[in-house]
Amino acid sequence: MTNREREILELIKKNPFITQEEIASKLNIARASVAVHITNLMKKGYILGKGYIVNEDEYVLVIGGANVDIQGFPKSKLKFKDSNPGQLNMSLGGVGRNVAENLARLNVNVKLITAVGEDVYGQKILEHSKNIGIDMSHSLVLSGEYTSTYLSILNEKGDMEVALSCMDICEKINVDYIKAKRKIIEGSRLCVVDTNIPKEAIEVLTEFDDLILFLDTVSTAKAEKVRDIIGNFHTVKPNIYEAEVLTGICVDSVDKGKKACEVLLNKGVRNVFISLGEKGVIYGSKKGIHIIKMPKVEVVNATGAGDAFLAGLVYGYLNEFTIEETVKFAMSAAAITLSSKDTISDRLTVQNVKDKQKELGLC
Ligand SMILES: Nc1ncnc2c1ncn2[C@@H]1O[C@H](COP(=O)(O)OP(=O)(O)OP(=O)(O)O)[C@@H](O)[C@H]1O
Ligand SMILES: O=c1[nH]cc([C@@H]2O[C@H](CO)[C@@H](O)[C@H]2O)c(=O)[nH]1
Repeated sequence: MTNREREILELIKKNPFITQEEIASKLNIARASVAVHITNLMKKGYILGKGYIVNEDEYVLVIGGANVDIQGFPKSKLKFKDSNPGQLNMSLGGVGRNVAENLARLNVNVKLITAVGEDVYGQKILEHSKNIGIDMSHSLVLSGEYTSTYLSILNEKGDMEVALSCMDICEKINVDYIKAKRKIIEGSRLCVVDTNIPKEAIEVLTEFDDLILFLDTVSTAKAEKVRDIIGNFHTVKPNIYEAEVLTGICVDSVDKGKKACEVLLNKGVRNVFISLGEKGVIYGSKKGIHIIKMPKVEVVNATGAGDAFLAGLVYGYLNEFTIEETVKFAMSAAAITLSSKDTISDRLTVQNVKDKQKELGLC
C-alpha cells in the first residue's frame, strides 16, 4: 500500500460516508486522483466493494519454505568420520515458515505461501499452522510430493556444524503460482520472501507494484539467486557468508561488514542488516551504518535465531520503531530462540521480548 493510499484508507475508516471531494480537499489533491487511489485500494482488497466497506485485516505475507528439521546435538566435541553419542530432536522449520510462526507468536496477522506434500509431515505443518494462527489457505498441498526436510548436526556450543536441505517441493512455488497469487501478494502490508523458491519466481515478485519486500537469503547456495536483483528489496538480512555472496566482500571484520552494508545500500536496498552470529548485527540505512554488539546469552540451539531476528525486524517496521529500536527488539527475539532446543521458541511473545530487552540492556 502506498502512503497516499494509507492516508485515504484512514479517512475512510474514520468516516465511511466521506465523499471523494471531501477526501480530495483534506489531502489537497485532485478528486480524480482520489478515485484512482480508491480503485487501487479495492483491487488490493483493502476496501471490500462500493460503500467503502473497509477490510480491517491488514496482514503480512510470507513466501518460502516449510520443513521438518531433524537436528543432532552431540554430548561432547564432535568427532568427524565417527559416530558421536548425542541426542536427536525434531521440530518444524523452513525459513519462511519460521518467520511466519514467529510473527504469529508476536500477534501479527500472517499468511504463508509455501508448499507441503500430502504426507505425515505436511499434515503436521498444516495442523500446527492452524493452531498457531498462520493462514495457509494460499499454500500448496501436493499429492505425490514429499514435504521438505532439513538435517543438521550441531556442535557442543549449539552452533550448526553442517546441514543438508532436501527441498525440491519449493520448485512448485513457481512463476505461474506467484502470478496467480498477485492480488493477495500486492494486498499485503509487506511481504517476506526467502530464497527457497525459484529464482524466476523471486524476480517476478520484485516487479509487483508498491510491494515492500523483506528478504531472507537462507544460505550461500541459495543467496546466489538474488545477487543480481538485490537492489530491488526494501530490507535484506544476510549473515556474513551470504553477505559475501551478495557483495563479493569477505566479512571478516567490522570494517568489511560496514563496507558490504554500504555496497548493498548503494545498490538500492533501503535497510540492510548483516547478522554476525554471537558478535551482533551491522545495520545500515540512509541515516548511516552502525553495529550493535550481542550481549552474552545462553545458547542451546542457534538454528532459527536469524529467522526470529527477521520476524523482529518486521515487527519493528510495522510498529514504526526507529531502526535502532528495531535491531534491539530483533536481537532480543533471537536471544529467546537461542535458548530453545526447537527451531522456534514457544516462549516468544511481545512481552517476553520486551522483558528480554531489559534483561540484556538492549533498551
Ligand atoms: N551464538 C550466538 N550467541 C549470541 N547471539 C547469537 C548467536 N547466534 C546468533 N545470535 C543472534 O541472532 C542473530 C542472527 O543470527 P545469525 O547471524 O546466526 O543468523 P543466521 O545465520 O541467519 O541464523 P539461522 O540461519 O540459523 O536462522 C545474531 O545477529 C545475534 O543477535
Ligand atoms: O536451504 C535451506 N536450509 C535451511 C532452511 C531452514 O533454515 C532454518 C534455520 O534458519 C531451519 O528451520 C531450516 O529448516 C531452509 O529453509 N532452507
